[in-house]
Amino acid sequence: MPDSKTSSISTNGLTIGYKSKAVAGNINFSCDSGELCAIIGVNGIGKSTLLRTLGNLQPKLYGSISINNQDLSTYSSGDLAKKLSVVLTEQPSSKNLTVEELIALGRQPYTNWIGTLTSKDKIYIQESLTAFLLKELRHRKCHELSDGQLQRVLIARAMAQDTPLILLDEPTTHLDLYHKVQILKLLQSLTHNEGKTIIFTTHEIDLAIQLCDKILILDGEQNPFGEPCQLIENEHFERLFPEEMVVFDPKTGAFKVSK
Ligand SMILES: Nc1ncnc2c1ncn2[C@@H]1O[C@H](COP(=O)(O)OP(=O)(O)OP(=O)(O)O)[C@@H](O)[C@H]1O
Repeated sequence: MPDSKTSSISTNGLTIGYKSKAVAGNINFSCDSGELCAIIGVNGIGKSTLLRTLGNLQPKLYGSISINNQDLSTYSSGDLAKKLSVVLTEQPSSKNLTVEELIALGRQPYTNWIGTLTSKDKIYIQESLTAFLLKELRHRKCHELSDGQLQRVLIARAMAQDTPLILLDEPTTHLDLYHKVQILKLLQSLTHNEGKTIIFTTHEIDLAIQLCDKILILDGEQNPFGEPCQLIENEHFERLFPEEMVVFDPKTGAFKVSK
């Protein structure tokens, strides 16, 4: 696999937050090519803030973020657009586009100033439509899609952008179990079959344990990071929620309501 097609991301002593306050510190993790990584933690702990900081959409407070061992802040915006794509909850403005038009926006980092699509760009768009089962919906306006369909379109746009690193904020929110698994399996196949590096935030801890290669637990203190089985062995999931409400069963890798 050529180097330009692979990507690693790592943080060292990272503190994230806003001018008014630091949200989380002591964030240390690294994710390599071919790895699917989830960021989990309780409401308000800083998952979305971390994802936006990794995606260069908001400044870090302290510490460092490196992509391919190069500091994130030293990349030009053009170079970064070819390295990483960020999938956030979509703004209503782009929902007036058709599925195909929205996916075509993924090719912007490669097109000329008037956005002319080359035959190579068109191939990427068609491949993304096919991979995400969207061919029949290609002419549908995005505001006419279900949440699950729109989520697939947004990930397909990131695939068309063809970046080695993809960051997604809660890609499975509002989806039923079948469609949550469908989206996460698509992400897993992009990492394992195409060597992408994918990081996403989620509240689906059980599914993350089953499907991810690595998990970062934002807990406001140690922020443990590692393979799901290591985190289970070290009892990190037990400490995530107050045990009078929910307990973690290490045998099944799932949470249960406390009796
Ligand atoms: N623009 C902002 N300015 C200041 N504080 C903010 C801003 N956006 C979010 N916060 C605060 O930062 C903290 C972390 O928020 P964030 O959205 O990153 O958490 P989260 O873990 O993604 O939460 P959830 O699971 O509820 O989506 C919260 O206390 C939130 O109130």
